[in-house]
Amino acid sequence: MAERQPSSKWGDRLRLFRVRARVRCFRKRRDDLDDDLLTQDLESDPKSREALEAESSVLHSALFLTRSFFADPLIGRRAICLSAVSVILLLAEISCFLYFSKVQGNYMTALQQKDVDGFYHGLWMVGVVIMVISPIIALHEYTGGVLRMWWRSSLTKRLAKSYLSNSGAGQSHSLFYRLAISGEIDNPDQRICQDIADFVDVAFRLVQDTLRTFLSIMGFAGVLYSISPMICVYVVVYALFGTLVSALGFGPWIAHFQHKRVRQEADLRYGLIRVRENAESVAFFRGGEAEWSNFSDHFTSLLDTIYKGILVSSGYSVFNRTFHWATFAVSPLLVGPAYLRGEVPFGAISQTSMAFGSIFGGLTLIMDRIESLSNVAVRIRRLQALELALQRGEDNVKAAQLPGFAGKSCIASQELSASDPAVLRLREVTLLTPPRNEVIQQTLSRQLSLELCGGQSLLIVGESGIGKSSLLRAIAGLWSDGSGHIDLCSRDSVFFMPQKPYMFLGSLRDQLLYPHVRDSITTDAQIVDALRQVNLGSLLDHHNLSDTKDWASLLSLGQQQRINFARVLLRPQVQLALIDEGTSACDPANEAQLYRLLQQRLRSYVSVGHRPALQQFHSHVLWMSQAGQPGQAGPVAEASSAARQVSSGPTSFRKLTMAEYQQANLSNQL
Ligand SMILES: Nc1ncnc2c1ncn2[C@@H]1O[C@H](COP(=O)(O)OP(=O)(O)OP(=O)(O)O)[C@@H](O)[C@H]1O
Repeated sequence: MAERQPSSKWGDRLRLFRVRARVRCFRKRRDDLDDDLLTQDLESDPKSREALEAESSVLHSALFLTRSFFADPLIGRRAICLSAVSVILLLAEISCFLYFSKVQGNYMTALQQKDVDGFYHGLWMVGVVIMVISPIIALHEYTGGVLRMWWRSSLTKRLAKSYLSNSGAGQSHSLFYRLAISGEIDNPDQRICQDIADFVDVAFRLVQDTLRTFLSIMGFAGVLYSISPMICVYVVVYALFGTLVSALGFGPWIAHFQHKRVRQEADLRYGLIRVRENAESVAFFRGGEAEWSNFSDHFTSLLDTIYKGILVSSGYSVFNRTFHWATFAVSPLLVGPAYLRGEVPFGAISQTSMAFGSIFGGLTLIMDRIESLSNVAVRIRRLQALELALQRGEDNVKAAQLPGFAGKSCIASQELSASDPAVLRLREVTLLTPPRNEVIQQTLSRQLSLELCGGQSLLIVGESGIGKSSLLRAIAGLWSDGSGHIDLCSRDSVFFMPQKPYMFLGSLRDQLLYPHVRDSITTDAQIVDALRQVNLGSLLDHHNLSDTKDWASLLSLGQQQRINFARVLLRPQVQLALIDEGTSACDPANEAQLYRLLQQRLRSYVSVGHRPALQQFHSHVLWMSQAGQPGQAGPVAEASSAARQVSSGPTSFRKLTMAEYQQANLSNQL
């Protein structure tokens, strides 16, 4: 990919103007949730999204992140009070420091005039100032630390809660899932854990230093002005010159390489995380070499960026150091002649040096902190991108709940009443794949309608990649792009069983109770019984129910799938199970046993699977195929005049009774 260089001033202005227009447009759109067309347009336009994330001003985002802290209903008020205390302590510290410079000046003058009393009095005053200032500094540090901790806690809790929440009525709108499938945000975990910590730390110190600098400049400028107004003007001009040259000349380059470096480091780590997560597959493929070459390419690019960053930093350091050292000559040069002419006392030289150092240090703060500033700007952009993505997700959830939006612009979901004979009803469901950057959305089903009553079970079959699992995801509420209605019995009574079950980090008991790991009603005897029913009783020969182990790597996939079935047995409220190749890793005897248990235990279930043996455990079959391909769609039409054709479009559907299905002799196509 071409490397983005800092652009020209006019280019920047034009871009800024366009971005501001887009941000205004985005805010307006966000406020108009019921304007579904606009919301959809924004959602499906990756360019507007990227532009928004990358270019709405860093300052604006930083202010937003700060404002949200002080507006936090839990600790916002306390934070404001503590901030006020912190500022008062800072004022006290600076006042002491100003007084100290005066004491030092008097003491030096007394020394030069051989005034013994003045000298000892000066020394005594130095001791007093130190005794007063020390507890003030300690208290100021303490309040600063507590404020930083509160800020981090508020930001982390807010983003993590929004990221992990299951908002939305009916449909499951877990934002962590939506972000994962859309590929919109890389490494949200790193952003929540590390970027927030770095941002809060650097931003807090910057705010603190800026405030300290501002107050010091005001105080010491007064001191310098009282010695000589001209000296004061010289110092300010000198420091401003250095700040402008470094901020405009070096700043954009340092920020550019810093940004690139953070992104490349995240990519590098992500590659290694993927190897760890897929260690077995990589090892089977003997893919170490391929992974190493991939890692090596990424690492070389990272080193290249670091090297270019070093060149820029070196140039910046030369300028910065030279400029700083020059001040040692400039300070005496300014006040020395006045002392020699007898216009100022000797102590004014040390007082000027101190004031000069403070004002210069303050004005060159940006110069000194340019790397931290670039670093924090990168973190702010990443946090802002996450914040925007989460906000968009929440807005979409709200929009999906507006009357008229659900059903037309996204799949609506409703809970069926307990008296309804159906446990699942699909009405004219058109299902799309989720929006993803640079990927065109596919239509997986068009106008699909079907009904599953209590006591019925449905097997979904069809060629690989046709959309069987996706349909199950839509029924489970994970995917909702498209239109139509999916009504099903209460969400708590639906159990989703993926091909690779999730193994919780906890004990064997927790695995079986997941997600209700705090459930204290289910007894150990019931858990053991469930394990025995799914032929996992032998696990107890080697493990205790309370053993906390890495179950995902200890148990085979078939055993994990049986654990998932045992979970259903322990949840009496479950009425409908959605099984996505949930027995694919089990042997035929175990598979038959698991389905027999389901038939005894549940009202209904829907399975996706390829094995012909599954047919005997289902009352109905839904065959998904590409329309217009006679080899697949033809036999169904011929075989089942009784079966209702429920779709038109790219994919066709037939809901057949098992007898019709077998009569059509389609089993050989499974
Ligand atoms: N997260 C995703 N984002 C976008 N498209 C996806 C996503 N997951 C799957 N798809 C696409 O949706 C289509 C249907 O996938 P799905 O997993 O539903 O097929 P399937 O019929 O279950 O296949 P198989 O029998 O091989 O498991 C595929 O073309 C796939 O590329």
